[in-house]
Amino acid sequence: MQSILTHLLTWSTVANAIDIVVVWYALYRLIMLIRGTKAVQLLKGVFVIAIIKIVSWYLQLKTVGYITDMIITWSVPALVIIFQPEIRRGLEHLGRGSVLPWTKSNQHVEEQRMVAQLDKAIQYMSKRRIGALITIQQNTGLEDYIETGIPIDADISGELLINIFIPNTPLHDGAVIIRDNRVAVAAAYLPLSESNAIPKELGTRHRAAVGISEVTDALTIVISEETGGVTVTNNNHLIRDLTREDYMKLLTAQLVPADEEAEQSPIVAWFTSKFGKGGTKR
Ligand SMILES: Nc1ncnc2c1ncn2[C@@H]1O[C@H](COP(=O)(O)OP(=O)(O)OP(=O)(O)O)[C@@H](O)[C@H]1O
Repeated sequence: MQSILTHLLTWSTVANAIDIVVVWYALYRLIMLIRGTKAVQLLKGVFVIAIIKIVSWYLQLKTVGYITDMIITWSVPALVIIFQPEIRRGLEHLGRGSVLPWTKSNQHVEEQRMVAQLDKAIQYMSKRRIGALITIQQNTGLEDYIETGIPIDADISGELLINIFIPNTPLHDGAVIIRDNRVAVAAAYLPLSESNAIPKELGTRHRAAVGISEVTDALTIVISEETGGVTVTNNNHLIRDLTREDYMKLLTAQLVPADEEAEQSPIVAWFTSKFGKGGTKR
């Protein structure tokens, strides 16, 4: 028995296991990152070319094989050029330590600061009934929606968020998108949900917040211009009329995750504990 165990636990077996886990984890992060972006379309293209290559090799189609070889050879530098901004951001992300566990505590300070600034803006705008729509990128890339907005690329501050949403100013219409703890863009267009479950009294601002939660894992905060009510959407859930205590708990749970809970969806746990399993799922 012991000899079987010793045989199984040779370094090469352990190395193979680590190899598989690392590759699957990297693939998982990549899929989460590109979900909901144009890169998915591109990936489908790569898949089609790979199939053509296999079929042409199997049927000995030399010209088709040559053309697919050329496409594959040239697509590598082409991909680097097309995705240069995403690659740069990914490497910056890595450097800032969102992947390395020993540098995470520093990042949490940034996230706590972000929640405090969001709180400042929410309180101010909610009291004065200033309509607002703020989407915070999580694992899914929001490139497609960021492209529709006006670039800001600034540190988050409550004052900046308030200023953006002051009515009748050039940036107030549309959504602010926050990426990597920075205000990426304002006046962005989000996809509108077609769900019949959204209460009729809620208009397009709320519909856009639900829409983005249907196609990505982003967390979105809505402040109603009509009532000043605070709503949060995430993973197809819409939670209305949150008190300050409620939204602070929710934002902290979702945006400043405890290390061991980082891969879970705290909003779903929070939602279930608050409203039970039969709560409002859009
Ligand atoms: N697809 C969209 N993407 C981003 N922002 C949008 C989108 N559709 C509407 N909005 C924003 O919502 C505003 C219109 O809000 P509307 O009054 O229809 O929504 P509402 O859900 O009833 O919210 P409120 O309670 O604030 O009135 C627009 O002026 C615009 O700023």
